[in-house]
Amino acid sequence: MQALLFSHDKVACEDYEPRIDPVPSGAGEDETIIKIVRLIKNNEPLGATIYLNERTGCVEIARILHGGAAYRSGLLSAGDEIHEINGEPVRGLEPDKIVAMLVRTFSVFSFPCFLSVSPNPLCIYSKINCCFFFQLKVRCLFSFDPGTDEHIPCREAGLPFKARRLLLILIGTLALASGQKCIFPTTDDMRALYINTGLFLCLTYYLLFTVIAPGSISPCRYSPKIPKQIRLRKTMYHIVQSGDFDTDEIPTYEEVELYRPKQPLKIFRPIIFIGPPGIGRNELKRRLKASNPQHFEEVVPYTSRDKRPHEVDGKEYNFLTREDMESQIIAQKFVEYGEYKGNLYGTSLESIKSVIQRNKVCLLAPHTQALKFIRTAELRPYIIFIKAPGMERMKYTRLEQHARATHTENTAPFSAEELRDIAELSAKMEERYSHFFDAVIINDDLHEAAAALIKLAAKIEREEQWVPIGWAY
Ligand SMILES: Nc1ncnc2c1ncn2[C@@H]1O[C@H](COP(=O)(O)OP(=O)(O)OP(=O)(O)O)[C@@H](O)[C@H]1O
Repeated sequence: MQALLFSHDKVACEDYEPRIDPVPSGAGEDETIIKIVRLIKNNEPLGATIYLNERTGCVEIARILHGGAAYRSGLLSAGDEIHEINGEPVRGLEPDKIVAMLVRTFSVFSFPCFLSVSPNPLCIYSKINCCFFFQLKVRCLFSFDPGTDEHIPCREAGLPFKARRLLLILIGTLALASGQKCIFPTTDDMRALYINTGLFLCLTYYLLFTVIAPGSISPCRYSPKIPKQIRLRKTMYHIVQSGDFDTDEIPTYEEVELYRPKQPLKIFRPIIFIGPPGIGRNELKRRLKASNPQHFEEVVPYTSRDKRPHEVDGKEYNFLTREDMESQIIAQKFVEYGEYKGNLYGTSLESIKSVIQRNKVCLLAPHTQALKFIRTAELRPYIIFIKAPGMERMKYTRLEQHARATHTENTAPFSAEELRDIAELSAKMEERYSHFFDAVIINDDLHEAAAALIKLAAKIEREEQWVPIGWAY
């Protein structure tokens, strides 16, 4: 209404031309051309960063962000000197103070500034709305080092982070970042910085971050490359490639919310064991189940092979005809499946759901590719990565126990070479998939790893956790 009346008055007075303020007192007498520009914007940032030129003592435009308001106006360019803000001279002021002048008012305020471009001085008026309007809690799905990003407009203002770091992002409409340091009002854990979108987009918003919780996972570097398949033992069956992750999927950020398990808990998050074959996922799963057999339940897989005399349908396997299994596979009822010696094997989504519906903690050790189907708001899995210890410990613990592969025809204990393969694959899986992991257990000493797992399983049922948005029901 105020704007309407304002416009009405302007029209009534036939006041159509922009009112140009007097030339600021700081303008040198030798300036020959003065361009005066009025830049009126809505709730978007100016799209430019500033810095203090220590040699000249002038505050200058450091960068113009592609696509931002300043860029679209075509009136500003890097190197422009800012002389005044709201009629107040800014020469010699620290960039922090300049921003403080701007952020003191958290409602709409005008931000006229005088910029001079050598040799042609330029006067810019802009109206900037400076109030926060959007808040986002996200988990970073990749690690980011601004120093190595060619696309970031201001590396010094980039926020470095590791995969799985949680961030609170306050998206404001104005913040000007200096070339050297953050000039948003900051606290120790709050910074105005750029983030990498992972999509090579230039952000037109400036983001105010505060780290809300450290990631529980050890640091790792995100690489979009899929690790090369290294030599593996023959496993029970090979996962069909259609279930593979899309290799062109680039993990970026995942919005999260806090999940507080309401006691008494009735719906339990399934526990998913991920790790290289042979690392001990099934051994740990068995030990967890043995700790409370009434509470934990393993998923019974399906097979198209003939039932053996000692087997009970629904105990070792659910037996189906090959035709039935094939039609269910086509109907996408299996989270993973494969063929071994002419028979189909697989884990159905329904059998996971049925364990959850019976108020049990479902235990599952699928192939990593199955995560694509399992990691949903409906199942809300808690994913534990079973990680290999260092090579020396691998050899010591496994060779001493004569540990051997369980899902293979080879009954010989692991060779040193096989153990090395497991350790190498463990490292590559962690690098590639760590953004999916809720926790990591290093399977060094088996008793200690099992004890840590039992403790963790109890914690999952009691303690609050950050989960993807929509999971905290
Ligand atoms: N920490 C450990 N120390 C010694 N032996 C271990 C340890 N963890 C597991 N093992 C042994 O390693 C062998 C392989 O373990 P397990 O079958 O659980 O691996 P897995 O990850 O389930 O792989 P697969 O799918 O091939 O069975 C088993 O003999 C197991 O007892």
